[in-house]
Amino acid sequence: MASSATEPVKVPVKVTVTGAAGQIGYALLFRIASGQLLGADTPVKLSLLEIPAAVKAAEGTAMELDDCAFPLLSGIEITDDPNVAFDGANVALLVGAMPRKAGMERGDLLGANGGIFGPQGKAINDHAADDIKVLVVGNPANTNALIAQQNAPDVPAERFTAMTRLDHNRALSQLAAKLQVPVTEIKHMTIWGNHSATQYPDLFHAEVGGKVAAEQVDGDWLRETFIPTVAKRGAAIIEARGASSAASAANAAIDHVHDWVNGTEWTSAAVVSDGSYGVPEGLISSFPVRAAGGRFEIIQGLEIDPFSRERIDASVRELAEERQAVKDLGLI
Ligand SMILES: NC(=O)C1=CN([C@@H]2O[C@H](COP(=O)(O)OP(=O)(O)OC[C@H]3O[C@@H](n4cnc5c(N)ncnc54)[C@H](O)[C@@H]3O)[C@@H](O)[C@H]2O)C=CC1
Ligand SMILES: O=C([O-])CC(=O)C(=O)O
Repeated sequence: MASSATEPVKVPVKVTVTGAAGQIGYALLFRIASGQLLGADTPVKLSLLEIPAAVKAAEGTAMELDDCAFPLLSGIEITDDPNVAFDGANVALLVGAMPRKAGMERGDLLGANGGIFGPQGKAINDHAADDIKVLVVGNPANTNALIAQQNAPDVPAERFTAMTRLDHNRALSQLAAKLQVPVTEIKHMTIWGNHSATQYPDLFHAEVGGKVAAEQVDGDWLRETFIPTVAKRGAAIIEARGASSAASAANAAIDHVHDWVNGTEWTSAAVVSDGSYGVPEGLISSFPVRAAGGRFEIIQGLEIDPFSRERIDASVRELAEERQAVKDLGLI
């Protein structure tokens, strides 16, 4: 239906998705095009970046997107050139990277994947729109985000984020099942640190029914079951499916960007540290964040007990080691 003269016509938001022909891409693109990323009144233009060998597969996905006749989808472009893919991009979802196989840690992917994120960071720096927001999903996500950010000196550092929302959602789900409450009863869940087995899902600030979650579960369950189940869930999915999480990862990417754009009181996201909570400045580490006006802000003033301090420090140490490793590789 044509808009009337009095209705403002919204300019489509350009959303660039890398790794568009991969399994997360397939679970993600249809949800973006249907309005779940940016809202039901925001038209989107999709830009799909793939390696040359996978461009044809991305074209096939684009044909399926066409076949959905999504009212909000104003166009699709497909390219193997990052300079084209990020040209004028408002939102960039950096998914394209190799997934790990059983027996690997995500950090083992740095050698294979790290090299992808420097050129993409540079292309974002040179071509993206002024309001660009970047979410890195490809593993190891925090350090890949750091590589992209360091290669984009003209873009405000705060626009580069990495995904720990899947860990956050896993933590909500595990706690809700344990306490037999709906996930909506849980407030102030937080993932700290790296999207890796060292991550720290924190129940000392989470609340259920207005009371501290850690006080509603026994300490053994918290230490021996909850933390490792959340932290090693990615490996458990690989073991069960024979492939790494895809639909749940796409869902978390939608949640992350949706909340970044539309605002939230409290979630978890890996953002550039300003030194808060003793996390060295510049590392891209997961924190409790709120979002307002299109900006994430680290929630301040939380008291950190000694158990949590030790866990946060261990994960942050790993991030510092990964930063050193990519420096040694000449990636930043
Ligand atoms: N942060 C998180 O919570 C999660 C991260 N992941 C990570 O997301 C990444 C993607 O996972 P899947 O979609 O399952 O992998 P996949 O192998 O199914 O798809 C990856 C796609 O990326 C493409 N690609 C590779 N290099 C590229 C480049 N330079 N530019 C553009 N595209 C490129 C490949 O051609 C492939 O189509 C993996 O690194 C995986 O470990 C997965 C789940 C959760
Ligand atoms: O575990 C993996 O390799 C994929 C991933 O990041 C996750 O599922 O959290």
